[in-house]
Amino acid sequence: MSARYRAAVLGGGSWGTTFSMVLSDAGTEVSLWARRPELVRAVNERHTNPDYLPGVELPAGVRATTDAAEALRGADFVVLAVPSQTLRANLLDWVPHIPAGTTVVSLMKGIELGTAKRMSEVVTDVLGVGPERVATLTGPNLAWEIAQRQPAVAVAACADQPTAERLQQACMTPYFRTYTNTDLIGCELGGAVKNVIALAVGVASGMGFGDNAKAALITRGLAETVRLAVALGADEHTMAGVAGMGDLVATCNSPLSRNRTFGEQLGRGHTLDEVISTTRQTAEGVKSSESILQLATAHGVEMPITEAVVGLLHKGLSPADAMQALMTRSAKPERYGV
Ligand SMILES: NC(=O)C1=CN([C@@H]2O[C@H](COP(=O)(O)OP(=O)(O)OC[C@H]3O[C@@H](n4cnc5c(N)ncnc54)[C@H](O)[C@@H]3O)[C@@H](O)[C@H]2O)C=CC1
Ligand SMILES: O=C(CO)COP(=O)(O)O
Repeated sequence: MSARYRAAVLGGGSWGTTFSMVLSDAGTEVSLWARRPELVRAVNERHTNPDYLPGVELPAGVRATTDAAEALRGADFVVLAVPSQTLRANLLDWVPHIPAGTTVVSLMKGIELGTAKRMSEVVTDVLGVGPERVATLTGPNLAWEIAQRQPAVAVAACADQPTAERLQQACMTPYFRTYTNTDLIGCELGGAVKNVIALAVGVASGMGFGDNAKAALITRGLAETVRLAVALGADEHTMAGVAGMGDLVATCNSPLSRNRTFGEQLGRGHTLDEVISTTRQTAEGVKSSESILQLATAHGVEMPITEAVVGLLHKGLSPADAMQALMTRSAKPERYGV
């Protein structure tokens, strides 16, 4: 019997709520923080999150609160599930209540605008915790499928192997199989960059292109992800695993992906403002694409697909222009990695 841990999950959206269910099913005690009292009441009284997971029955062990101090009391793990661009401000509010010695786990797949920092770096900036206490949990984990307890794998990544193993134990269930990895940088980058590639795949699909175009974007997207990851100190093998190729394939193929769906709307000819106004949930790649391109430029890494996505989202390029820019690049040998 593994140790019984206590986790505070901060963020009651689709993944924070679903991961609370995984933790609870794994025997971990869960306190879920959400902003809205009516959502907290629905979780506590009806065991449901009607806004994000309609029709899903949550385990009775998932208890919710609007009080972050209450959620955080005695937590072995602080699990972060808010949008990447609000994390720094959220953490500043929560700092006084975060227990000493807790492990901070990011579920988030974005890069901060302006600083171009990974989520673990934002955590370190604000909380000053050491590398043995910052982790991520990532992989091909479309929330809706996991909320149905469909089989999935994930990776618990931390520079410190024993911490990764404790996180693995805290969220391992018969339907959710977690591996460990000490390459935190690679695992975080895999999760963030795949959202940008999924936007590109969505655009291609919205323009009416088929599986060849999709495969081209996935494979060349993986190649540019590896280049960036290696330049930032990651292990290139991470990108062949769950946090890299695994998440890329799931997200680029799934109609459940918010990033892919966002791109598809653009590819069909909707404007950025129109798509933003109809997207209620977090599509991290929209903002993170700029931070990722900033990282690539700073490290002299070529990321043509990311550049095309930034051009499309933020510089007025049309889908047709973006696709043409990719297809008319100079001829070169195929290379994977550096
Ligand atoms: N949904 C999924 O399938 C998966 C999502 N992720 C990642 O998890 C992270 C969270 O995503 P989701 O839960 O899916 O997003 P979501 O859009 O479903 O929920 C976001 C949550 O953050 C809250 N929120 C929004 N603005 C806030 C603010 N200023 N301060 C505090 N809370 C705020 C919302 O009320 C909501 O509860 C993202 O980084 C996403 O990439 C990772 C794996 C799977
Ligand atoms: O990260 C995810 C699946 O692993 C979810 O992707 P979206 O944010 O595009 O829905």
